[in-house]
Amino acid sequence: MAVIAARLPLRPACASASSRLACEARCQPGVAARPRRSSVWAAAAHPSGSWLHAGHGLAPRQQSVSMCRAALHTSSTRPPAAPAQAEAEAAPFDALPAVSFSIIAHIDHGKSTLADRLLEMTGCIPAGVGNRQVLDSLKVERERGITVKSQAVSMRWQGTLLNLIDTPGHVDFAYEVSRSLSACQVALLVVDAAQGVQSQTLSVLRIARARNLRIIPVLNKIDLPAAQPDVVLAQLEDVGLDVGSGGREEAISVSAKTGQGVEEVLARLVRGARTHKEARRQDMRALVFDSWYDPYKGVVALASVYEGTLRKGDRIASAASGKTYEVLGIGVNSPEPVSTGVLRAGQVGWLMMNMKDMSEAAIGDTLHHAHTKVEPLEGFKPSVPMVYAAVYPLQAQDFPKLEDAITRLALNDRSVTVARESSAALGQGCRLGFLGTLHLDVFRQRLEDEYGQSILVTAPTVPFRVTAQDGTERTIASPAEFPAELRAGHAELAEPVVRGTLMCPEEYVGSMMELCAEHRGEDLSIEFDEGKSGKRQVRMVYRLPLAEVVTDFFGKLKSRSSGFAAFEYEDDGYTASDLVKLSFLISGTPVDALAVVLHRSKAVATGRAMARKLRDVVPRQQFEVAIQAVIGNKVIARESLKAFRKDVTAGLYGGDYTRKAKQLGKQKEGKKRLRAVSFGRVQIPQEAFLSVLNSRPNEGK
Ligand SMILES: Nc1nc2c(ncn2[C@@H]2O[C@H](COP(=O)(O)OP(=O)(O)OP(=O)(O)O)[C@@H](O)[C@H]2O)c(=O)[nH]1
Repeated sequence: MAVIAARLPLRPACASASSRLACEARCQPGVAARPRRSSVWAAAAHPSGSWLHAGHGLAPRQQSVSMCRAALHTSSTRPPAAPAQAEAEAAPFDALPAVSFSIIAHIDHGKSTLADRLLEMTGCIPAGVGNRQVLDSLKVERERGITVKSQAVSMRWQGTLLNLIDTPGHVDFAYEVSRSLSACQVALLVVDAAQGVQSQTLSVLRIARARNLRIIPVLNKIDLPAAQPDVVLAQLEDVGLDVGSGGREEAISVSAKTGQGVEEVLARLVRGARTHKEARRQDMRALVFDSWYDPYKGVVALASVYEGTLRKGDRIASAASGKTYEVLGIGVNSPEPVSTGVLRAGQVGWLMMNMKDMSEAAIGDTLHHAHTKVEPLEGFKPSVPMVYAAVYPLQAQDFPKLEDAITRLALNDRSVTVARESSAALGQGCRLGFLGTLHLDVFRQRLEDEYGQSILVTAPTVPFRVTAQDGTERTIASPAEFPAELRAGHAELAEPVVRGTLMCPEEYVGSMMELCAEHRGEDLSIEFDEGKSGKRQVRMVYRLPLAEVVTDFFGKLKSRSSGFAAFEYEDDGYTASDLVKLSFLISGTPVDALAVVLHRSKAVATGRAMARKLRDVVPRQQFEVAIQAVIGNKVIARESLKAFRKDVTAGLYGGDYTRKAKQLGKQKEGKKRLRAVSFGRVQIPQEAFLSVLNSRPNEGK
């Protein structure tokens, strides 16, 4: 009977230095030790029977034992399990029935907090340290309190293996959500009991249904005074879930913060576990759903084994490339990586192979034994960028380092597209494609946090399409690619549009219609729905240009509806549009990094706003600087930055007026000369660029 040791729970338990050292040495990944009395005790004392410190089978010193016991007891409020159950729980993990599940929800509804509680109750992490969000390991995730990357972790509960895949909540990370759900059988749909069903709740629900997952609705935050579980249950029924008592998708009320009701979630998951006996007899097929580069271990892939058994030392092949590899290491996360040497059907874990290059660990690829021929599993649709932005180093000579960092990060986040670009003002850079503006912002922060890059990011644009007279089409991802022939009417331009569904309580319908009209929305339908929740809800369908949605639309939607409106959208192709390129000249010299492509109706307001902003941030010179916003040859806005005027007459007391006039004349001459040498070479500091680029084009309204 092998019991696997996890390192994380050790630390608080083994406070004494010597025993901690001994324990840590023995608890290295890969150690599977024969249990002695202490492990039986641990399994009996903890209902999860999970890979806890005292479960590693090595008898710790008396002091550590009592401390471990204390840690184990505090990690769950449940009474000790019965002996028969304890035996089942101490079974090797790969013989256990398993279920893979994901937690899906609207942003901030409490996925990561619920994951923490589940990890605590199953003994993967010690309890009582408060809200840690163990799975949000990236710095950007902790700082912003959002999940960006999916994470996978395996837990034991009552003789069952529960594989949790935590997913991001924001619409920009829907790609990660759909990837993670491919590896699951169950989805815990978390809904904030105070906020109710939101736009992302609906879209993740749709993805989960499309993948035929069993849905368990979880009403979270029931500890909040504003919680209205009945209203939210009615909303869930309104979206077609059978959430009533005894219903197919009976909801569970929990407080992820206090732990109330979380045990019921575990019980429901256990009921859905399967032994995968049949699947384990088949040829091995595993789906790679994430991969990254670890500086110490090389390429690491996260895989979900659908059929068969995958062991360390096996020769495997990639269905996509046909290349073969040897499995050098294999294991699960609990939540620290634990080497198990094997992964069987129904299990999710990491594997290291002798891959030379990150690009070989293609996400969505199927791995199989090299000597077998299998049908590849259904992969993921490649993502299509919705927003583009260019990234430049602050110091031109740092470009090679920046490019290297971008390439590495893009391999970790496969939804980002990368192409080189250069600008006269900013030098060499990269044009990147993202799924939304939050995605862009998170990528920027990860470049800074994880790779120490100092960068400048240009204003986001959407992919416009140009159709030439001969019918050939091309996509323009940057204002620099805006076609000159357009002016002569030799090409047609189209912009991407979305079909957006906006839901809000009736009292906000006026302000929501106004908002959509401001953003060039075309109304398609409007429905009033009584709903079981008692409030009259309005459902409006609009066709909106994507360029309008990716900027400040969501912020305005939330603020004008006091957070009650929900909006979701789907791609609706392209529509012909009167687009123009708005450029900026400083002292007559074009500053290409500031150029934007936008609808003609927005050009004047945006041009004025950006010119004003430039006037505020460009440092004053010894001569007057003209800041102009132009479309083609036409100036649509102009701001002047007044020159510094040194008081050259300050030292003259009294005397003849001609002395003053002489000094002023000399100053005038000097300025003429200065302007001649500095013309077109106004030094604009990087901060000035940053503050202008950070102001979105639509803010000019
Ligand atoms: N009162 C209360 N607050 C909660 C509860 N669950 C989560 N929260 C709080 O809600 C906020 C958001 O929780 P997270 O767990 O980060 O939410 P999330 O859904 O993982 O967010 P993303 O990862 O960004 O999608 C945090 O401040 C939590 O402390 C709960 O049951 N009760």
